[in-house]
Amino acid sequence: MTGRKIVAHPLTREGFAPFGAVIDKEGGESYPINGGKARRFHARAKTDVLDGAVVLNIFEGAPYLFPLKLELVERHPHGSQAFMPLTLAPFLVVVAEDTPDGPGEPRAFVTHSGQGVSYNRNTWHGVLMPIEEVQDFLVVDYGGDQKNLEEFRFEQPWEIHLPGMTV
Ligand SMILES: NC(=O)N[C@@H](O)C(=O)O
Ligand code: NI
Repeated sequence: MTGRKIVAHPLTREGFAPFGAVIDKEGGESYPINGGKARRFHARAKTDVLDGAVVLNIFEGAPYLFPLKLELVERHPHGSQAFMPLTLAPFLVVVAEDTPDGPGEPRAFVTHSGQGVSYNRNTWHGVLMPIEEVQDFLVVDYGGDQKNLEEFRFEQPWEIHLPGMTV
């Protein structure tokens, strides 16, 4: 592959903060509820929709091979989009800042088991990309009749490598 190379990094709240929120039990405030029989962990992921409703669905994603050829990113002008895995395998998260010429250089992150993400509304991101196995996700995003998908195809693909890959 001759695309421009990007190496994915472990997902962190700080690294992902410009693009949305990391959903996991670590790094946020938590406190006991229900008389101590449960604990509430705050991820601070905000849902945000315009001209529609917030809906919850299940996505079943097939795994991708690496190094991955990233040719396209997308964004949703009418809603944030959250992906919470229903199994403990990692998945790849790709985001890019917006520039006057479209998305900038993508940033790639690998989740650790049990982490999810919420993309802010209108944030450039790669599609759902499991790494090792078919994976189900709870997805929280926009439901309505507005066109909610904008795609950007890179003139030259990016080559995404997982951390520790030798090639
Ligand atoms: N198309 C669709 O619902 N999924 C994408 O938005 C995605 O981010 O995977
Ligand atoms: Ni999306």
